[in-house]
Amino acid sequence: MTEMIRMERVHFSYQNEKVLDNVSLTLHQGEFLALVGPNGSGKSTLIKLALGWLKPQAGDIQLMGQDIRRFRDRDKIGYVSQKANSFNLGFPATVFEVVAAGLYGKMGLFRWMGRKEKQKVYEAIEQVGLSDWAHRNIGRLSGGQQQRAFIARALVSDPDLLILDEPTVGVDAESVDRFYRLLTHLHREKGLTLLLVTHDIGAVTTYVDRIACLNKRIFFHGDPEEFTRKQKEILTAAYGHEVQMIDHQHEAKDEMSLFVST
Ligand SMILES: Nc1ncnc2c1ncn2[C@@H]1O[C@H](COP(=O)(O)OP(=O)(O)OP(=O)(O)O)[C@@H](O)[C@H]1O
Repeated sequence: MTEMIRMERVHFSYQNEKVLDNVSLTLHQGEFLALVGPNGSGKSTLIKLALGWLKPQAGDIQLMGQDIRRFRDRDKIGYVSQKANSFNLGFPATVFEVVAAGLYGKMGLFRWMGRKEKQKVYEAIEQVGLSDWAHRNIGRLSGGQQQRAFIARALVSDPDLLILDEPTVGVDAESVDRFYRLLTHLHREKGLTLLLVTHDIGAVTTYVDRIACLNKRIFFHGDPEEFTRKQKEILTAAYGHEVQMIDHQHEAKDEMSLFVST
């Protein structure tokens, strides 16, 4: 089975703060992996290393069988950040324009969009169920709809691997359910490999086929059944205290302020 991401004995520090300590993790083609761990445990850092935005001080990273330093197929990897924070929602752009921006890397910013490209954009918008909103300003959509628009933007270049960093933060419970259904569809029907960073441990075990628990080092990497059986020990070890599962309605509400302010 092809390895989409392979990290071996990776060490990473910001200045003097050690964030990842001897982390080895493999994501195979076709897997749906959830990466969980407490705040500040290094999840986003691990993602940034996998995307090549940060370089490890030690260890090896391979993407799709190639050393990350020589990896050139960037558009095979789609990325959805914690929220649309990389995008100014006040900016007057339609869903179509936001999604089309996902193609610019491939075709160059100033090249005119041909019929084929436009069709790709509409297909990506349809995949996430936003066809009726394609020409609506992104700022006028709900949080859940915006989130789906950003997923469409990541999908438009036909990636083989989609990485999502806490995309459900601040999204209402109904949109979270819809989001998981969309990911399950992309995973099962389209064969997309998925890496999802989330705090939503309760819900995620239902949907994913692998879970990794990180806090500087990997405390668990295995299937959800084993994780559920050993959950108490794993989470107590990784979080340093017992963890109470909260349903996502609570979580979404509690984290609403985070969504707005960061
Ligand atoms: N650019 C940076 N410079 C210095 N320290 C950083 C930087 N980014 C993150 N850190 C620190 O590294 C540690 C890991 O951060 P990271 O964002 O990877 O964790 P996380 O697991 O994604 O957290 P959260 O769940 O809260 O988003 C934290 O202590 C954080 O403060």
